[in-house]
Parts: sequence; C-alpha cells; structure tokens
Amino acid sequence: MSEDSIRPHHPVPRVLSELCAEFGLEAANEADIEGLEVTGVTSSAQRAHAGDVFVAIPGVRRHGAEFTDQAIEAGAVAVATDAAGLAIIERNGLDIPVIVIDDPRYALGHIAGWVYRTDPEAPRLFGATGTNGKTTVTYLIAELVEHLGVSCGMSTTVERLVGQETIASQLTTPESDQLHSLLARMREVGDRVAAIEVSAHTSLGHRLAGMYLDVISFLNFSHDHLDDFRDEEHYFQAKLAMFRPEAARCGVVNIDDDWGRRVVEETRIPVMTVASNPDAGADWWVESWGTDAGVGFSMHGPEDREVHSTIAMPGAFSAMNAACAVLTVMQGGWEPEQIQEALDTAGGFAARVPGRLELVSTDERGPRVYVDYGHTPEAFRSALTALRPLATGELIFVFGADGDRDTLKRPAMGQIAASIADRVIVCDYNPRTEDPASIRATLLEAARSVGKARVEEIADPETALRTAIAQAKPGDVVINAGPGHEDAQHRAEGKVAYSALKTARLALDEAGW
Ligand SMILES: CC(=O)N[C@H]1[C@@H](OP(=O)(O)OP(=O)(O)OC[C@H]2O[C@@H](n3ccc(=O)[nH]c3=O)[C@H](O)[C@@H]2O)O[C@H](CO)[C@@H](O)[C@@H]1O[C@H](C)C(=O)N[C@@H](C)C(=O)N[C@H](CCC(=O)O)C(=O)O
Ligand SMILES: Nc1ncnc2c1ncn2[C@@H]1O[C@H](COP(=O)(O)OP(=O)(O)OP(=O)(O)O)[C@@H](O)[C@H]1O
Repeated sequence: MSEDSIRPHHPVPRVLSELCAEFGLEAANEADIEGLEVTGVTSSAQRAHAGDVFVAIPGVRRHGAEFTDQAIEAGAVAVATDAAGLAIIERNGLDIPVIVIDDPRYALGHIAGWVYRTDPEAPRLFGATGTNGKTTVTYLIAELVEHLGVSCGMSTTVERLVGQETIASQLTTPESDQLHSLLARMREVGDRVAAIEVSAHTSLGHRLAGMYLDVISFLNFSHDHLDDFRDEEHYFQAKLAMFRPEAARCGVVNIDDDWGRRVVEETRIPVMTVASNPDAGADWWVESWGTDAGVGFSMHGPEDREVHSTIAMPGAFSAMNAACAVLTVMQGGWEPEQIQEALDTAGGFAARVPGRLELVSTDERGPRVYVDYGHTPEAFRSALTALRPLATGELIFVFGADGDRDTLKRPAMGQIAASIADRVIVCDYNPRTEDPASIRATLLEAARSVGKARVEEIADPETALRTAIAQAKPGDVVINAGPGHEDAQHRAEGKVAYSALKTARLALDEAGW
C-alpha cells in the first residue's frame, strides 16, 4: 500500500450542501450540488478517489486546477478552489461543481477535517517539533504509549503506522488532507493516540489546519532550512506557531538553548520545561550516563518525583529525547509512577528508529559502524560527540550535504566534522540539481580549514562507505551521516537506488566482521 491510499475503509458520506452551509460557501457555477455526497478530500489530482472533493491549490510551481480533468477521471465530485482556479476550470470547459474559497491551502485542512469527522479525542495528537530529533522522539512517544497499553498510531519522516500496518512516508508531515485521512483510518483501527512529527514546513502549508494538538513538544532549535524560511527568526516563528492555544492544549519545552527559553516566554499554553542542567530552573532536569547499549537517565521533577530508565541509543542528547517523550506522555495525562512501571516492565526504551545512529556492526571484535540521518551542523556535533568516547582507535566520519537545500549550513557541517573526527571522507548526498563537485568542494574547504582531521574526497557514497569500512580496524568507529533509512539518492538524472544500511552490512561482511 502506498501513502497516497491511506483512507478510512468505511467512510460515512457527508452532504456537500451541508459543507457549504457549515463554511458559508456557495457553488460558483451552474451545476447543482443538492444531494451530492462526498466521502473524501484530496489536494492532489493523482491521489483523487471516487467521491472526493478536489481542493485545487495555487502552488509555487503550478495551480492545482490545471489537473482537474485527472481528478474528475478518478471520480472527484466537486472542486474547491480560488478565483484563479475557477477561471482555469472554466477555460478548460470542465463540467463539475466548483466552490470558490479565498485560501484553498488553508481551507483544505478544515474541509478535510469536516469530511473525515476529525475528532481531537480520537485519536489524541502528541506532536514533536525541533530541528533535530523529531523522528526519534515520535518513535519514543509511540513506544511508551504502547507500553502503557494504549494503541498508538504514528506519522514520521520514515513511515506512517496505522494499527499494525506501516507505510513508507514521502513528506515528514503530510499535507493536511492526507493527515486527516490518516487520523480517520487510525480511529477505525482503534488507535487512541497518534504520535506525529511536526516539521516547520507544516506552518507554511497549514498542514495541521482543522486539527488540535493535545501535546506539542519543542526539542531544540538550530541552523537548518534557511532556504525555505527567510531567516532564523521566520524558521523559529513557524515552530512557535504550534504553541498557540488555537493549535495545542499544552506543551513540553527543552530549555537547554535560548530558543527554548523564548518559547516559554512567548507561548500562551501551559508548558512543562526540561533541561540537562539542574540549575536551569526547569520543572524537570535530566542526568545521564553511558551504558553498554546506549544511555541511562534519571529525570528529577517537582515534589521529588522521579523517572529512571535507559534508552538503547548513545549520547546525552538521546537521554533528552527520551525525557521529552516521557514528559509528552505525562502531559497527556499519565502519572510518573505509571510511566516508571511501564518502562521497568519493558526494560527501557528499545528505540528502534531506522537509520538514526543505527548500529549496523554486530561483531564486537571489529570496528563499530553506524548509519545516521544527521544532516545539520548540530546533528553532526551530537552524533560525533556521542560516539567519540567509544572510539579507542579512530573516529571516521563519512558525509555529504543535500543539494538544493540550505547551502549556508555546509561550512559549519564541514568544520564540525573535522574538529571532532580523526578522519573525514566527503562524498555525495542527494545533490539533486546542484553540481555535486561544488557541494563537496565547500565541505572539503571547511573541513581542511580546521587543520586537524585527515580529510579525503570520495565522490560516490557507496565507494566512500565501503572504503571506510574496509580500512577500519578494531577499536575504530565509522559513522555515515546523511542517508539514514533512505533507499535512494536524489541526483540531477533522477532517483538512483542506494541504501547505506545495506552497503554497510555488505562491507562488514566482506571485511569479515
Ligand atoms: C514548500 C512546500 O511546502 N512545498 C509543497 C507544496 O508545493 P507547491 O505549493 O509548490 O505545489 P505545486 O507543486 O506547485 O502544486 C500545486 C498543487 O497542485 C497539485 N498538483 C500538482 C501537480 C500535479 O501533477 N497534480 C496536482 O494535483 C499539488 O498536489 C498541489 O496541491 O505542495 C506540494 C504538494 O502539496 C508539496 O509536495 C510541496 O512540498 C515539497 C515537495 C517539499 O519537498 N517540501 C519539503 C521542503 C518539506 O515540506 N519538508 C518538510 C520537512 C523537512 C525536514 O524537517 O527535514 C516536510 O514536512 O516534509
Ligand atoms: N535531540 C537531538 N539533538 C541533536 N541532534 C539530534 C537529536 N536527536 C537526534 N539528533 C541527530 O539528528 C539526526 C536525525 O534525527 P531525527 O531523524 O530524529 O531528527 P529529525 O528532526 O526528525 O530530522 P528531519 O527534520 O530531517 O526529519 C539523528 O540521526 C542524530 O544524529
């Protein structure tokens, strides 16, 4: 099943004229909408199903109304669009009822919420936002809620989970029509909570319109996405927008950085704060220590309340991720004692998050090899700092940078890599339409400017990873940052199949580990 087809299996039809009455809308053309029933909503003509309202959005590249014929062919019964969209439909002589709305992208979520009967109580939404760690924390929230005996659906960059079914994701946070449809299907299968990863792009595209977050967690904030947002402040405001009373009931905020403290100052929803420093004045503070499998952590809260457990992922940041998940669930209504018992019974967080500092090597006599999804300067710093102590030999870092995405972060990525690792190998990572050699050149120049690590260039990511693993010795740690769970590279010539996880396994096999 593809993500495009996640729909409720038993939709209860709604009457289009009631939708118009609900939102104060009128059909713009002659066609009679009386008695017309709708069962779904789509913003993409390619995803249209029979019985859908096609919400035609004026996009950055195209106007959705240009694709109305495809939506009609698939069985769409009406279109909701702006005046420009109506003009396109009329110009093309198409015969379908059209409802004219001012801002189709904003209206999309509200219409979808009405058609799919989105109910903030079923499932309740627990969201995670931040520059790094959203996917991980979303998995941890879902894991903990399930340990508490409650069925939890999930939406992340990696996959959507509905009941027992998983579907690979396209976007981190889906378009609002897809999200409402996903929630409707979760309700059908009995998921009472949905853990969802909320990107800053969500605010740009009103992807949570018509939904209400029960709890939203702010994990951290650092340099990323300055191509899509005018500057850091706009990127921050997109995240802060989730902390409005109209968007969320309550929140959790990590105040380890100044941005977290700003969220606390500027939000009008009740928030529970957390920090890694006991003197930060947070409601909860977290101490952590390394274990064989990851980290152990103790959370100290008000009135001497405590939660202690482990997470099978390395690094102090993993303890903070676990703490944010615990506090999200606590804000959702569970007591620390219930959470403690659930974690004790489960033996801590297993944290099975594909491609997030995933340990691929299994032979303890050989080098340790990790595949990671880090692609920001701070993610590099966290991963390298977490694994540095495990390297009794060399710390070898294989990485590249996204093409057609925030070019400004590249120098910091190169510098951080070369200031913590012993050897860095710069390769391609999703160059998209950019010249890969010029992306590598920026990273190499930044890495060499540090004058510490050995810096090499191997353009092909597969060759780079295989070389690093073939040359690694016992005691060395190899990290491949970037590809994480992905199964393809995005290049100018199109998508090229590539899995770093598979390559790492193969190379370890070949090296006899
Ligand atoms: C910036 C942004 O949010 N862009 C999104 C936006 O694009 P757009 O407005 O340009 O849409 P368009 O391509 O002009 O099309 C206009 C309308 O026509 C429809 N259409 C278009 C073509 C067609 O053949 N048929 C059709 O029906 C489209 O569905 C759309 O409704 O609407 C499109 C469809 O609804 C999205 O796919 C697209 O996301 C693009 C692909 C994207 O890559 N976004 C990334 C940056 C993103 O959102 N990333 C974040 C997370 C990042 C992170 O944290 O790492 C995410 O949440 O995934
Ligand atoms: N709390 C954290 N602080 C800093 N770095 C982190 C944190 N959690 C995870 N990371 C790093 O970021 C990488 C990506 O993690 P994850 O996929 O959970 O983040 P994300 O916010 O979902 O990323 P994306 O926005 O790209 O989907 C990890 O593999 C790890 O290297």
